[in-house]
Amino acid sequence: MSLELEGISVSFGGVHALSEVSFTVAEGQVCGVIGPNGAGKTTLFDVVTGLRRPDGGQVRVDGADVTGRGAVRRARDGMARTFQRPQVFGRLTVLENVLTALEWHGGGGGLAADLLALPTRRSRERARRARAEEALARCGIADLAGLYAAELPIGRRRLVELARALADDPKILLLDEPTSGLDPAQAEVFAGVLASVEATVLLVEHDVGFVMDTCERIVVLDLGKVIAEGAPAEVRDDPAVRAAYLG
Ligand SMILES: Nc1ncnc2c1ncn2[C@@H]1O[C@H](COP(=O)(O)OP(=O)(O)OP(=O)(O)O)[C@@H](O)[C@H]1O
Repeated sequence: MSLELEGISVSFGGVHALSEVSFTVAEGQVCGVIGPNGAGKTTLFDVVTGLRRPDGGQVRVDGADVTGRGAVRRARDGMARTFQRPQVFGRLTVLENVLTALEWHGGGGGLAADLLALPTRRSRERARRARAEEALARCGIADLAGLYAAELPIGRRRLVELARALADDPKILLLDEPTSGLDPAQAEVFAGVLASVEATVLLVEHDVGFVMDTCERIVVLDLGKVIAEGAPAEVRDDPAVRAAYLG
């Protein structure tokens, strides 16, 4: 699915967090958003995922206006995200964390449904478990399946969150600071996931080198405005980008 932003504006009091931000991520593309602190990256993410309604502008998915749809609806329509601070359920195991992403595919109906449809339910449960295990394997953390998420250091928690986002086969994947807290080996696993994922990906990242290496396209925000966009090499050589980063 393609993701299109047109004229997105958000203000907090007198602060223009985003001013007329427009860009498109083509289906299957991996697009990185970079920018100095306060550039508007998190606000942009919140608008795309439906956590914040913009003051103006439109978010479109495959041409359909989704600006008025909430975060849950967008998630059910195929949008998955990770957070700057990994949001995992500490008291669930790693496998259970990933299973939560698939919960809505089955279940419901209580005991009566259990008794009437036991075989179906069991096979659905097996299929969900297989999908969750596959997502863990893709993220290089299959061996952690039985551990409680609260026991894990931040890099691993981030990978659990990534596995949860991948498990439901998202059409659009939004990743907020995905490499923060990852060690080099974990960052490599993550880069491999990015290279193989079929979803359209938008990621916000502080590590500019990582974005240059892994994204096909980069959007640079500064003070709420798009100051450059294009292929990594074009963006790297852009004088406005250098000025924004060097201050
Ligand atoms: N809830 C809020 N209330 C008031 N101002 C806010 C709020 N959220 C963000 N801002 C302001 O909007 C601007 C953009 O913030 P945002 O967090 O989107 O930037 P960012 O690029 O994600 O920054 P960082 O890289 O530091 O996470 C900043 O000036 C910030 O202070």
